[in-house]
Amino acid sequence: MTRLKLAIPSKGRLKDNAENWLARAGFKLRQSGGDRGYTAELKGLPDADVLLLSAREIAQGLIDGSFHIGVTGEDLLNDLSADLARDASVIKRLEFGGADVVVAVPSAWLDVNTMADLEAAGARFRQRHGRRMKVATKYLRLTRNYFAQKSVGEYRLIESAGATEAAPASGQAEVIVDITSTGTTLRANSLKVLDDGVILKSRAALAGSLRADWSGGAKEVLQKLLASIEAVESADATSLLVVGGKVEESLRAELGLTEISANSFLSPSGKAVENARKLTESGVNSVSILKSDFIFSQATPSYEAFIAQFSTRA
Ligand SMILES: Nc1ncnc2c1ncn2[C@@H]1O[C@H](COP(=O)(O)OP(=O)(O)OP(=O)(O)O)[C@@H](O)[C@H]1O
Ligand SMILES: O=P(O)(O)OC[C@H]1O[C@H](OP(=O)(O)OP(=O)(O)O)[C@H](O)[C@@H]1O
Repeated sequence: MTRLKLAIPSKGRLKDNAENWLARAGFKLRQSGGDRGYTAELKGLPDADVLLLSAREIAQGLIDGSFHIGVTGEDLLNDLSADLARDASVIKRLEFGGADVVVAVPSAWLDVNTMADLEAAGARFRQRHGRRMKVATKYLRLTRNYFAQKSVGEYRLIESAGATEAAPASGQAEVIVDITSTGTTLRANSLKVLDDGVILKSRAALAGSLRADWSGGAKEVLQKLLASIEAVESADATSLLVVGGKVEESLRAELGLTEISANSFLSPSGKAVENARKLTESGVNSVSILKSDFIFSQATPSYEAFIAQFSTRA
């Protein structure tokens, strides 16, 4: 039996969020060798092996097919793969790790606010300094593609090893392409984002490798994982209304209730209180609103959508 290989980030906010998200679905992480161990198991999913790696290594491993699934940033998947539709697929976009990959220039460049301005500034820069304007980034592919799409050619790429926002101040580059969420780091380094300088709006994602070997049981383990994750999502999105009395079918349809049994219905969470009030107004004796931890159903749409990609490929 092939075990499911799952990679999650080894440190930082992505790790904490991924760990909490899995725990909420009933899969608690147990790291071998304590907090600094780089392998782990998931309680409740004995046929999975967990690898703790950097977000970049996870994106690369999914693209290469070194493991089946992983939590990483969409920015990295898009940057590292030349053909993401062929290599990997986002199974679920997650609620955390939201950040934009942006083009930023020194705030002091008052006449540079758009990518078109940047091209003009690049031409002036070359005339004045006898060399091309430098753009520092870890996102080499995304930068090349976006600059080409915006017809910006007057630049040279410098691969950044870290602290990219410091590159203009230290003289390593004039312009940067990097990830930002609150904008604090950009402001602290006197940089501004160009008006049309958002290359990608990224989130953390659970992604599956389309290049990994999925034979021999790994798919079944993935289905089990996703069934619990979707059961949590259903539970979060709905409330259970337990009703003391009969609910007419027309009212049920009007309120968007799904029948679970004769006197219990699922309501969208945000409408539960309003629906309970309308039910009592219609004549039912009492309505209790309950929150579930999990609501399992037969179908696992995210699993089915992921698996379908293998049959549609040549
Ligand atoms: N400020 C942020 N807000 C939200 N998500 C972020 C933020 N910064 C990074 N991320 C997400 O987390 C991923 C990994 O970022 P992290 O900061 O851990 O990597 P890094 O510092 O570039 O890694 P390394 O030090 O290994 O090069 C990013 O690719 C992005 O998807
Ligand atoms: O727009 P901001 O909210 O300032 O975030 C941007 C910063 O966050 C990331 O670094 P890192 O993961 O080291 O985050 P940290 O600076 O929050 O520690 C990223 O490499 C940026 O430098």
